[in-house]
Amino acid sequence: MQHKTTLCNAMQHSATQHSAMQSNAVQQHCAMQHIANQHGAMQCNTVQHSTVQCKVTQRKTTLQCNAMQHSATQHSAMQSNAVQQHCAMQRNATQCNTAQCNAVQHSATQHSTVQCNATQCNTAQCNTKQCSAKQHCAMQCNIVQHSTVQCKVTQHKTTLQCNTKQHSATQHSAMQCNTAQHSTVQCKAMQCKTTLHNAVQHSTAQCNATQCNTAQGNAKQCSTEHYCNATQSNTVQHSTMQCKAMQCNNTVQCNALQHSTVQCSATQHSAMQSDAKQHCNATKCNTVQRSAAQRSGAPHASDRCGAAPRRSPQLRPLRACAVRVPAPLCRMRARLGWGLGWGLGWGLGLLVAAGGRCPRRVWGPEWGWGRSPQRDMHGQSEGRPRYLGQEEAQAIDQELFTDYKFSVDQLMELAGLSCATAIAKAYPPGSFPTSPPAVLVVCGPGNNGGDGLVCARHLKMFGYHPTVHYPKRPNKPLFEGLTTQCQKMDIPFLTEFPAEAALIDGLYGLVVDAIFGFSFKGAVREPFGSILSTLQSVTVPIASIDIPSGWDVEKGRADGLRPDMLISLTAPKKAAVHFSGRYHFLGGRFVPAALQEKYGLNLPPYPGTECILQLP
Ligand SMILES: NC(=O)C1=CN([C@@H]2O[C@H](COP(=O)(O)OP(=O)(O)OC[C@H]3O[C@@H](n4cnc5c(N)ncnc54)[C@H](O)[C@@H]3O)[C@@H](O)[C@H]2O)[C@H](O)CC1
Ligand SMILES: [K+]
Repeated sequence: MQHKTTLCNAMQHSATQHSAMQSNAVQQHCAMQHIANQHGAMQCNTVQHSTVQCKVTQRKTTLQCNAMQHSATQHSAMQSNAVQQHCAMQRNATQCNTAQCNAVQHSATQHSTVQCNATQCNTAQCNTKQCSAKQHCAMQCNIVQHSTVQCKVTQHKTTLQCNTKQHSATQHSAMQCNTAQHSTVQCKAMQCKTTLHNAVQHSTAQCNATQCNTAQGNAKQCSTEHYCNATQSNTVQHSTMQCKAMQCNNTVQCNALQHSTVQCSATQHSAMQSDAKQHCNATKCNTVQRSAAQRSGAPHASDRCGAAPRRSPQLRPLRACAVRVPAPLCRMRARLGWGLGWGLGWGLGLLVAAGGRCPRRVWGPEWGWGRSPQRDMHGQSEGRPRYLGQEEAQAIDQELFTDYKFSVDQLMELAGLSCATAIAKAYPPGSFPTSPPAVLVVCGPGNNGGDGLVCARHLKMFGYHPTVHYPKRPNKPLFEGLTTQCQKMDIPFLTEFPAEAALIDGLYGLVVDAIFGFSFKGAVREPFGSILSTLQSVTVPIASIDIPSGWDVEKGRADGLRPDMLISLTAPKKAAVHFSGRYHFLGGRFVPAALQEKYGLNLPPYPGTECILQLP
């Protein structure tokens, strides 16, 4: 016979049945269906056969019908052409889950016409109310429909035309939709090509919350206010693009976090530059508002802080807003030492810690640890450490791993902790223009990015509110673990980098640059090129880990980032001679003396138990 057992799946079965039905060859049909090797047991169980046969032959009672697949009502409906009921039956998930018509495609395809959204379109929920019978049948590609509707349309005459391949090829060719084409040609025609489903179909009207959470959903799909609901607004993309465009101005569309951060900054922040109160009220925009209020109420930076090259004083919350610390207070801090200054700094913020700067002083032994200023226990001088070339830095790194048997995790943890500690010294939470003290940590694809993740985690522990942007994540357990740790500590990850520097200025008091370290080479590739170009325009301080990203490791880059802080790990790299920010710290106190000796690092001694020290 035409049907091999393997080909006789539900679709074939239906097709066969219906072909038979349509040719009115009832006897032939019945005979065929009872041929065991044509029909697999599943598709052609007794009940089904009974059902179909009885249906075709004017079955008399519903008892003969398997309730699930061929209810008496459905078949009755089929026979009476009550297509609505038929369609309702076809929504059965089992039937819809064929290769050609899986639940997703099925829903998408069917409902493209009736504009059911994805939630409504799942098989369980999709009833005839949502998808009218006519549309549903016309477009749907499930088994029975093809048989009843499409085969009918193409006037199948023999069962030959309704096996799997033939069914598709022949039947659907009439509708320009064979198996493969079904999701492309036909559905495309319906604007429902699987891969374009989101982009095309839903860009029009069917953009529900789920779909809008995709990258596609942001810019294109969710272009109408209607779809900007709370879920959609959960991402920065939505906030920056969609919500921005829509000026999400109610709390339903934008949840509290977004509202107070991205959304407000997108639409209100710029307004706030000129008028802090115009667009923000306390409920809607507390973060930015506070920042704005501080800014607007603060004296001009030049009145207070002296020259602040490059950075806009109004948007320079940490560096420029501080009151210059009177010399006596600075001396007091020196006397008290950083240990106490640290405690006070946490509380007094601007006054004691770095926000209120003393004239630039190096944090050295005079501030707390009472050891010889000349030489440490290893006999190292406190002079300038040696600045390393790229290869040297990599060689030391390798030696730490191979000869000294450190693991990357270990050193990364210490490196990241150093960074967080240095940041906390220089920018205590109290010095932030925003409360809570929000920090954006931008992580790159290598170990420098890993340092950033560790740093973010420790910053969170220290009371900051870090947010991470980590666009290129290595598929390695180390980085996955670090990411999970951050996520489990409620550190948000931005899926898209804020496109405007002003957004960053409005949202964060500090940016941690953990994009590239000592292995960076050549021209910056995307997406980091765009990120770095945005970062070049931010006015909040940038703290670079190990190397200012984008800088040549040895030569630096005059037109690149200009971080306010550099935390050199192990030893400064040659590029650091070009660093002109306020804070240069050394971190990564893990280099054994012998290795220091071997490479002539000439590191200044770390004070006491500290993991960082400030370099001149
Ligand atoms: N011993 C130490 O001091 C330790 C320092 N640590 C940190 O690790 C980095 C160095 O890490 P590494 O993975 O070797 O390099 P990078 O982080 O710089 O990133 C390499 C990464 O970047 C890609 N890349 C390189 N050039 C470009 C470019 N032009 N455009 C785009 N992408 C680029 C490259 O493909 C890689 O994927 C060091 O600086 C410290 O921060 C350890 O954490 C602990 C030990
Ligand atoms: K960096």
